[in-house]
Amino acid sequence: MIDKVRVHEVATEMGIASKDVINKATEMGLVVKSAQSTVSMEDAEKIMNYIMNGDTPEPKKDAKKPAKAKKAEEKIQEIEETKEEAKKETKVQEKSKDEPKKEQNTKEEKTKSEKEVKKDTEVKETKTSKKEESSNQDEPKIKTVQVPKKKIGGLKIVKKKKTVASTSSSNDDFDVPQKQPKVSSYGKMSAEVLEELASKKKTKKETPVSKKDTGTKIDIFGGSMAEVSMDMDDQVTLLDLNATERAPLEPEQPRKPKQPKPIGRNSNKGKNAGRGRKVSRDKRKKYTKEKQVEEVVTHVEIPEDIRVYEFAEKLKRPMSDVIKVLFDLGMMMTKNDFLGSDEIEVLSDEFGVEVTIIDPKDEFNYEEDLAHDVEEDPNAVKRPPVITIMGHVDHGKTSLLDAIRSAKVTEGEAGGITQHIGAYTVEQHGEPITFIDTPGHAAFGAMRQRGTDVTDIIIIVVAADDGVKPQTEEVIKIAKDSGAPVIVALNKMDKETANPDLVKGQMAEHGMTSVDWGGDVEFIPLSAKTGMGLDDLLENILITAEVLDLKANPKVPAKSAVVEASLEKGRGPVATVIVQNGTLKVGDNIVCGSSYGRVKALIDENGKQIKSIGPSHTAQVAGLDTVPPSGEVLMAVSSDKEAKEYAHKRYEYDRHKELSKSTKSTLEDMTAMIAEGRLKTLKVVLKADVHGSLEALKSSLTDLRNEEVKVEVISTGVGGITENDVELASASDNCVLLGFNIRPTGSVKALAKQRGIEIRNYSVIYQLLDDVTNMLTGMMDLKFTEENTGQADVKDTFKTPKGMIAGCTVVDGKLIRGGLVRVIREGVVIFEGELTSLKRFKDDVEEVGNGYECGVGIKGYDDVQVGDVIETFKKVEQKVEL
Ligand SMILES: Nc1nc2c(ncn2[C@@H]2O[C@H](COP(=O)(O)OP(=O)(O)OP(=O)(O)O)[C@@H](O)[C@H]2O)c(=O)[nH]1
Repeated sequence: MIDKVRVHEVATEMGIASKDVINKATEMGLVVKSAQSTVSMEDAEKIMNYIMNGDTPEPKKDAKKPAKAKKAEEKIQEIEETKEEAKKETKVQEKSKDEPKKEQNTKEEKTKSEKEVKKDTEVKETKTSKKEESSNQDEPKIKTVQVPKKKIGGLKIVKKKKTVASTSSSNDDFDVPQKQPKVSSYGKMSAEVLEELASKKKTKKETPVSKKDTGTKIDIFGGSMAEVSMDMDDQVTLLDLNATERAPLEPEQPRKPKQPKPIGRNSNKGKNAGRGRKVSRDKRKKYTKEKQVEEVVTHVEIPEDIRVYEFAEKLKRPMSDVIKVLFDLGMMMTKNDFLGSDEIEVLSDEFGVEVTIIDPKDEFNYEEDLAHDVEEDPNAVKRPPVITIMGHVDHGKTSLLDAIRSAKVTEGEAGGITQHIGAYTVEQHGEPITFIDTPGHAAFGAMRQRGTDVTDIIIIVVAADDGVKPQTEEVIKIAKDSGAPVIVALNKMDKETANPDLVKGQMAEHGMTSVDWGGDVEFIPLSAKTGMGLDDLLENILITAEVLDLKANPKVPAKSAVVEASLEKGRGPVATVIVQNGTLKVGDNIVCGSSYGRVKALIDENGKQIKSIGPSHTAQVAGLDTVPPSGEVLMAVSSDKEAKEYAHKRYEYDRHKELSKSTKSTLEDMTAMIAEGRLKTLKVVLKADVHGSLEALKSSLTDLRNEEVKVEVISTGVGGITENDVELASASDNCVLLGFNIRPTGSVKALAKQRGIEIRNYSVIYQLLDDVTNMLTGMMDLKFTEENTGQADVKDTFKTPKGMIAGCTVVDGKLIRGGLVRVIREGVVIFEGELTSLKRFKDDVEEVGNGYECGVGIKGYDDVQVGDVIETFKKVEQKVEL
């Protein structure tokens, strides 16, 4: 049990300097020497009472000091708990029905009182009366109106009748240790905050009637605390950490003389310009400070992610007020911490501010601003379907895409040089079909992530000779989640080992049952190798599209999705897009995330320049200022200005988000970072063909560390390297992308090159580990050992225009040129540096052996003295090993 407290704890509790507490204690006749001195709880209370209220304590003859103190603390605990509960209940407005009536009434009154005071204060503030100003200007002690600000610590007299019997049981309940850290944590909050609080207290201290001055502060428990105390049968002096004084509010009203001042001053430029009164420099200072406090904010719009200091700025309140409120409610937060929804709710209640959480993305949501509702559009006409092909590695996605393309695209396109642009359109019986030509689900994932799902139909390729594999399962899940209709391409049917029924059975187990098995999924047997079944597939696509009744209006400004994008020599940023609605034309002003520009050229999959592309058609767009990410929405806007504005806002948002992210992680990982702070980290994004190797590699990589370097695997995954992996790697410093038994596709390679990310592919585990070990070794600091060559005694010194020369005799080993030198005086190294000259008589020499005399010049050191010892040495680089 703690029955003594240190002076500095009392000071911290009150938010004033320990010195002041010592002074006051001394005035009271207590012997307190330093901030570390201890006083009994009772004395602490007396001191605080004296400081807060100016009450000189009456000497008490009660011998049961500790018991009393204990009891007092116990009551604090009780009452604080009641207050906590009441606060919560008032804020959340959830009233527990089974609580005693008295308590409920108490709470209600608290809430009422709080609200009334808040209202009262707000009204007062807004109606700053000029009369008040003149009538109160001479009052020395002025408090600014700090709307529903919480009070600082005080004392509360709680009536109790019974003498405290030293009841051990109640003492057991008393949780002093819990309190102590609270106080000390508070002390650690921040110098800024404490200063602010201390200054407030100081002002109070100077005023004999300070208690009343604080009436501007709101006691959120109102008079209810008195009721709580009345329930008790005893009387103790409580250290009230949260409540303000019980002083009535009335006397405070005239105590707002300074309030009009800032307003008068504020309006200096216009009306009411301070009435020509001279304002001293100091007062002006006060004005500026108070003006800030007085601005009452009743409604704020804040983003979901907001830090404590940002919130305070929005409320135009000192950060310390916000931190204090949080602290009083048991939430230890620093200015950079992010507020959660609970904290925001609490703060909005405390400060009487209506908070609206806004989505900053609304600022640049061009997609929504310029959206055309195709469903409702009478001018919407049929558009071609957009297809994505997915499947397990080596099941034939690329082959199928190539087969369809070579079979269909080049027809009638004589002379056209086909090129990969990430998407292409083929025709089946004159009906266009667009394929997203990026095998795998990388682009699909990126688009879905950004909500730009252009895919109308998904084709899942399953090799008929291999069946459902892990990636097939993944793809099934993706397809199901997307809700897009699925057609299963049973590939490699030309193979003798093909077993379509086996595949159908496996697929049915995953909820994809073939139509001929009574399900609703079309299974098309085909061979990308021979071209067998391709027409069937295309026919089925058209039928499915027909059912989907896909529409778009080609007459509106274009909305399109980026399939892939890159920086191309001579053309700058180039994005392959699929138009979802409208028509994209050369010359259109466009915005695409944080990129913008004007369509300079549209190039189709045959490398031909075209003037425009309509719905579901695809082309490469040149003209953006930066390379947009896959999946971004590219839209035509009415002006260059509009495009620029959207892009700029988005850029700012992204930047802010990135900063927030880093701050967040910094805070979250603080402890780890402190522990690992000195470690240099090689970050790794690891992709492997199968889970087994992935796990083995991950654990081996994590084991590669010593006291200086380590590997941090920031992402792992089974399957090919995707653009996301590249983006992830490029977002972190010191990051490599490692692939095991996989290979990156063209677009990923291009992106990696563009982002400057190295992709290393391996097929042997120990080669991968060796390489990483070498990389880590390269990150380690070079280590050197010293090799002393010899020593010489300084016999004489000579001043020369080039500096001091020491005339020496070598007494051990040899002095060498080109090495480093050390001057030793009486066994102590007094200088270490470079040797500039080494001469025998007038000749420069490389070395001077034992017993010989020589002249030694030391770079930047002229203080060499007779009797010193000069030593030359070499630093030899050591091989560092992990
Ligand atoms: N016999 C036969 N072989 C095929 C067929 N389709 C693809 N292949 C072969 O299967 C192998 C893999 O084909 P890809 O098209 O590269 O498979 P993928 O799914 O794109 O593979 P990743 O790009 O690695 O994911 C290649 O050797 C193809 O020649 C087919 O219909 N019949």
